[in-house]
Amino acid sequence: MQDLSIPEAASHAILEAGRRMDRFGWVPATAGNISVRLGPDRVAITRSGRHKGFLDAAGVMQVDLAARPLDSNARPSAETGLHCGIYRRFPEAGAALHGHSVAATVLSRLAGDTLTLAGYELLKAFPGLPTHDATVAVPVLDNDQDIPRLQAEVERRWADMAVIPPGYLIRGHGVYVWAADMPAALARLEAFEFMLDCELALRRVRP
Ligand SMILES: CSC[C@@H](O)[C@@H](O)C(=O)COP(=O)(O)O
Ligand SMILES: [Zn+2]
Repeated sequence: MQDLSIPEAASHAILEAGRRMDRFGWVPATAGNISVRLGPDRVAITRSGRHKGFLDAAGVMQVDLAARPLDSNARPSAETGLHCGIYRRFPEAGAALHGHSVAATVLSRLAGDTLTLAGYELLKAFPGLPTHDATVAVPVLDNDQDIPRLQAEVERRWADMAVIPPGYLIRGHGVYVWAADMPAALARLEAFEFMLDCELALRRVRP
């Protein structure tokens, strides 16, 4: 019999992250999903269709790294396969966040295959960038309701990159970001969203 209880710290981190993302307006309606790695083959993730600003402990469940729910009575996030893809590819990833901000949604529609962020002080929130004098090419993927197919496309894009930034955009949909733990993932998402807001503002004055 598997232990389906979520450790208090992981559940608390997910609930708090949902509230914070909601305060910023990044998870409208039931948008967004949030996860924490629990162990080598365990992930705690939000259940599908819950408002991420009003989650309670029952809104979080466990899946394995193949995105299979450990509790057959509960439905994990529709995008569980993308979270598990992150944990499979990056052993150092401990938390992953997905939101639907206006900036991520609009900019991903305007961009091609990548969105370039350059010259921002906040680029230092990304790993290995000690200066603003840097350029990050954020992958932009076409949206797809077929999550295994979308994850396969994400992996194809990663395979082509010498340095993989800890995030990507899905066109007309939103953003994924990950980091070693939840505080770091939230900080990274905040920095990322700040730069996306700046890019959107720039496009208004320099169309
Ligand atoms: C409100 S529709 C958004 C969903 O289709 C999806 O993109 C999303 O982010 C939330 O899905 P969920 O299954 O609740 O994790
Ligand atoms: Zn989504």
